[in-house]
Amino acid sequence: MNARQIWKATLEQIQTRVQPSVYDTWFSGTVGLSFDENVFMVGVPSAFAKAQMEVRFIEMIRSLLSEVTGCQPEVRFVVTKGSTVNEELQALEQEAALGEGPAQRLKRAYRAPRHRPALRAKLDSSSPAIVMTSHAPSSARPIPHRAEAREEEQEQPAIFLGYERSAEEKAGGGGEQEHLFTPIEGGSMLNPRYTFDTFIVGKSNRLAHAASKAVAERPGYVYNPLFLYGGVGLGKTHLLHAIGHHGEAAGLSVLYTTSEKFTNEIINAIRFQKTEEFRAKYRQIDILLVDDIQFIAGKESTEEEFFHTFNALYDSNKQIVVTSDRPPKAIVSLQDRLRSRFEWGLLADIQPPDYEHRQAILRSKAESMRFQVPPAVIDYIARPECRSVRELEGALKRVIAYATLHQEPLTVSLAAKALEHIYNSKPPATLTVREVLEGVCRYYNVDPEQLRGKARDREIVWPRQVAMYVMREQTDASLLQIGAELGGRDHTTIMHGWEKVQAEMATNDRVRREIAAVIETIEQSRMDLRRL
Ligand SMILES: Nc1ncnc2c1ncn2[C@@H]1O[C@H](COP(=O)(O)OP(=O)(O)OP(=O)(O)O)[C@@H](O)[C@H]1O
Repeated sequence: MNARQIWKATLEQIQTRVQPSVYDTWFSGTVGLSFDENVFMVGVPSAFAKAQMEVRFIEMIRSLLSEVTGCQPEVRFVVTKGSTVNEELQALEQEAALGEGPAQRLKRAYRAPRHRPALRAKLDSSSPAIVMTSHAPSSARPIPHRAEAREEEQEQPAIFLGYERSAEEKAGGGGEQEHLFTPIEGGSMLNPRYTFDTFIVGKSNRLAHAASKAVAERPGYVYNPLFLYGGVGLGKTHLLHAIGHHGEAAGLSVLYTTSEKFTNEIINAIRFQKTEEFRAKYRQIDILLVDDIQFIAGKESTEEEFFHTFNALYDSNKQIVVTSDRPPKAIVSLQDRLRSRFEWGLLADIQPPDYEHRQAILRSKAESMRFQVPPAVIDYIARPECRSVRELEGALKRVIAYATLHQEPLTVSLAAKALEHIYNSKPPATLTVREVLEGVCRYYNVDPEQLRGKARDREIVWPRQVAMYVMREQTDASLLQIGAELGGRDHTTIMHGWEKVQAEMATNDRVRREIAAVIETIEQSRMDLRRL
């Protein structure tokens, strides 16, 4: 078999492992290019697709290629067509805006107009792609997640993983990749990421969380039905799925659906005279989870059927959990008998998170995406009030994508640039030379006067050069002004210091991390001062 045939055979296997839309989005434009000296080359249409291959799909591809070829080839991806940074950023933004995961897909697939297949395909992409680069821009550049960057990869735009983590952190990191191996047919519609473990509890959702946990532990016995309500993107579906996971782990029969899907099923059941099958399906469930129940209001036959399903399950002590964007009382055209049933159990609302809660959510999301986001950046993203955790996540993804695609370190000023039109605020003023001087001195524990003075010992010279570098990169000051702040040095000395640090950064990951940490210290103290 030649490379094309091998890849074709591999694609056939891949098709059975991933959802059709995942396949269409990421695999349909790929081609087997060559298979030499145990290296299998795959052509992909964009740098973004390459990144997805390298991070999301690599394990699956390796394993299937081994099955097809009978050996264990090294797999490499090359871009056969180019895509622009903007296209990639747009794709990431779209992902961030649309949310992710099976639940979101299910919900949106039922809402989306049928003539938007491309958009639907996009819904199947998940977290931002991750690749690496070793091009050094003039400022501290992101550290690649994997050290083994190859020459040919350096040509591609990169999505960066944050500052490199320690060996222990890496060892502890799980991955999302295993989810790709979950068979789709007959598989769970639950998003593997929506668990109680990944749900961050705060004042605004404590009751809903506690009630969901109680229901998950004793389904059918406490709070039946459980009615979760709250604004868009506040975690109702997340809790619904967490209950579902718990039930599945206990071996119970769990069914997650949306009210649109329920409605469509009923319409089809009536149309094709399959109402008995429909009833049988819904009545053998131990835990019924229905998202966005408000949409059944006013749909007579759906309400009727749901009423009977509800009664049948309730009478046999089966658990029912529903979510809605408002309490039953506010669902105007809902039949009274359904409204009163929803009110039998527990009504638990979820409110938008407060500032500390937003910070905690962002930290957890960054962690789950395996990015190290400096605290000052988390604080910045969390600062404005937000009505939806989905938006908050979107903002975080946008900042990460922006840093990655522009190959810049994650700093507050970068976050401000990335979120400028979303947060509707001007980026904060650039740092001042005074702030840099003070921050550098704090970081290295030296006195500003020593930096301004003539001392030539390494413990002073290096911080002084770092100050020159950061002042030149992160402030608007001229070489003359920088020189004046640093004890009246002339511009060639400043240039020399700047070059020295830049050269170190180009070859030394540790130095890059150090400079990023210095900048972070300065930005963090600015944020702290602003909060006082
Ligand atoms: N407390 C939380 N901790 C962690 N993640 C959260 C939390 N609340 C919401 N999220 C995340 O926010 C995103 C949106 O949540 P979810 O889809 O559950 O919202 P929703 O209330 O069902 O919104 P909608 O009304 O649009 O369906 C998800 O990625 C979810 O994981």
